[in-house]
Amino acid sequence: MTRSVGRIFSGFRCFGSLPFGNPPLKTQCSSVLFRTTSERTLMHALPKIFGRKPRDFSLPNSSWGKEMMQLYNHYNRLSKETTEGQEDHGEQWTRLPSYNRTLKYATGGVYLSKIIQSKARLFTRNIRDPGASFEYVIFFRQDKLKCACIFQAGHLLEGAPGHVHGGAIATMIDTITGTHASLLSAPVMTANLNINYRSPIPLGSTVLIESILDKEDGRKRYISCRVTSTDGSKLHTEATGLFLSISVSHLLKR
Ligand SMILES: CCCCCCCCCC(=O)SCCNC(=O)CCNC(=O)[C@H](O)C(C)(C)COP(=O)(O)OP(=O)(O)OC[C@H]1O[C@@H](n2cnc3c(N)ncnc32)[C@H](O)[C@@H]1OP(=O)(O)O
Repeated sequence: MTRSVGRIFSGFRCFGSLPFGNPPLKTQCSSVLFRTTSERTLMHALPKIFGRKPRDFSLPNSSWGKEMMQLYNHYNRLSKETTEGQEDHGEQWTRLPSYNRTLKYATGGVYLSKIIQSKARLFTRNIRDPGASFEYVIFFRQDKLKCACIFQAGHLLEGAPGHVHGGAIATMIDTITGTHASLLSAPVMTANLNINYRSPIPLGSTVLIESILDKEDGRKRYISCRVTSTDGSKLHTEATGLFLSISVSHLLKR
């Protein structure tokens, strides 16, 4: 049992990790994340046994507005194919695919997802109606340890009339900063989130959420984040987060 959980753990790490930090995982992860085009990223890691291709929620759908599409196309153009041995020139972003069953679709995660909760679905990806809630795509820039997320807030996320709920904004901040931290050392859990709401976000609008790594200290990753209008001129929200890398056994504690 301990050995099989150990094997799953390494697969789980690989799912969320980019090729730095842990040398033994470097080759494994780079073949998954960087030898493929942005459209095929990670899909090659999925075992064939799943049969039906899981939906990648980070790809455009009919609900995406003009601003969302413009920014998506902008980052996508900067997410060119990188093959092994080839040098990157300029900005190089990687689109992160997004599934509603993250654990199941991680390498070896199908086993863990059964132990933990087979009906579990990722909170931000469980409303099927396109455009109704969280429409977002995250891009990662490895050389700068930076994430950029384009987020379009749907009508089900209302808080103050006509504006996005603070909890929904916090959810997105946790998602981006948590994803960022897990790219550095998965699995992680949020230990602390500090949020300053500076100006309300109109419901239906598209915003840019950018995160950077401030500091690493042992198991701790300090990530900060800003939510702005898509042209960066208006600041909506600022946040800092502390993430602690954990062992899989931490998730199995009841
Ligand atoms: C692919 C899709 C990805 C989607 C991403 C979504 C990301 C979403 C992530 C989440 O939302 S996770 C859910 C919300 N978080 C939790 O439920 C976490 C609940 N808390 C815990 O499980 C534990 O408290 C925690 C894992 C955070 C820490 O427990 P540990 O036993 O591993 O650590 P410990 O308490 O021994 O503390 C280790 C160090 O961290 C420090 N620390 C822990 N919690 C802290 C805190 N809250 N603030 C500041 N420092 C903290 C602590 O002081 C200590 O510092 P030193 O090493 O310097 O002594």
